[in-house]
Amino acid sequence: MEETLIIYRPIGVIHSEHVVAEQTPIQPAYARGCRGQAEIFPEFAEGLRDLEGFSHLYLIYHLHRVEPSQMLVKPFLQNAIRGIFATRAPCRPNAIGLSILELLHREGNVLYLDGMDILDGTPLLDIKPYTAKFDFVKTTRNGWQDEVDEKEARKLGKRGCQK
Ligand SMILES: C[S@@+](CC[C@H](N)C(=O)[O-])C[C@H]1O[C@@H](n2cnc3c(N)ncnc32)[C@H](O)[C@@H]1O
Repeated sequence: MEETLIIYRPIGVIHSEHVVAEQTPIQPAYARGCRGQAEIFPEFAEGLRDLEGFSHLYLIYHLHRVEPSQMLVKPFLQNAIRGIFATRAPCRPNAIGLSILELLHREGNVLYLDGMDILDGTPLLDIKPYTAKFDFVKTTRNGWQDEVDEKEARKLGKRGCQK
């Protein structure tokens, strides 16, 4: 198959207090109280209309400071080797990050968000509203994560976000 190169143009930039990858929380679930902003470039600002009705947003972004990709990784929360696609590790073939953040409020083209697990200066590719109507799944299998002690995960996963 012919290789296709896909180019995306950022719609904005993420501002957060995180500047060191190793001190950044590993997921929004462990970053409650860690706030930041998504600044949307003026040419896309009109597209923010009606967003305030949603409590949570998916941010889709380019992990611009990521290490080269690996197919097998040791997840942060477990001492075992797993396939990259069975983890949320950043060193993926396409460096796409996905976080569900709480929308606190909007001021013009700036979204104020809680639950930041994203480095400052990260290019933002897209925003989609999280809606329980489409996205909430009541019963799930959680793979190897069911082997991880949740109390320990919360303690470790917060890293620099000690709010
Ligand atoms: C485990 S990843 C999860 C990111 C996202 N919630 C996901 O599931 O795709 C979170 C880690 O990615 C790293 N990270 C965050 N922003 C990054 C960026 N712009 N470039 C490279 N690494 C980044 C930080 O070390 C952070 O702790």
